[in-house]
Amino acid sequence: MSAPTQARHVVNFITGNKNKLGEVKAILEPAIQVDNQALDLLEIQGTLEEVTLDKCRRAAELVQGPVLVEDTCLCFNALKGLPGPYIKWFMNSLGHEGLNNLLAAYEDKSAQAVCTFGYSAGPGHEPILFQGITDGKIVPPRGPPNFGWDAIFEYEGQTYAEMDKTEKNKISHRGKALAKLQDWFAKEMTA
Ligand SMILES: O=c1nc[nH]c2c1ncn2[C@H]1C[C@H](O)[C@@H](COP(=O)(O)OP(=O)(O)OP(=O)(O)O)O1
Ligand SMILES: [Mg+2]
Repeated sequence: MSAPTQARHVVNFITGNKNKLGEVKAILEPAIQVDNQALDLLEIQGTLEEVTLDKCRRAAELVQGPVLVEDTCLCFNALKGLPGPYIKWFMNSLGHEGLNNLLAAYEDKSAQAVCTFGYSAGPGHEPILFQGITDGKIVPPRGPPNFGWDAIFEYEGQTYAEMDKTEKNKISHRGKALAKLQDWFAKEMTA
């Protein structure tokens, strides 16, 4: 017998990042209710998928229940995908200007924003991954500096920071990944 439909409309999104939480709520609610626990999860080194799989397993163990986690990477093509999953530490240390300077020696300023969500039904349940990728390029900052590297990631002439939120969510790495998650949840509910 399947679980009550009600239970499938709620996810427990484990993140300490308020901006991520805001976007995920804006995209998923009201169809899927997004609860939040701001837990600091250890993040391993590895591929984008390995980082999210491990983060998701840890989160499920920690809360002893179903969880949603997400890891965001910013991959510079000239740097063979780096900083990738380590973007947080690069961003915190170097800032927008330093990130631009990393590409000074290269013609190619193209980058990929990659979002990988992991959903686990609980401890011992293998996480399911949903990934979204948006191609753009790294530019000197434009727009409000409110969310990470939004001001230096340009997509079709506008930086993420210059877009209004609904615009960003339509074309963003996070929006694309969540579209896959929504499809999966919709299928689960009719299965
Ligand atoms: O759409 C975005 N636009 C601009 N910047 C972004 C975006 N999404 C994540 N970011 C930043 C936050 C962090 O500096 C790094 C990802 O690191 P990441 O480990 O995934 O995020 P986090 O540690 O802040 O939150 P969490 O508790 O979910 O791990 O890129
Ligand atoms: Mg993190």
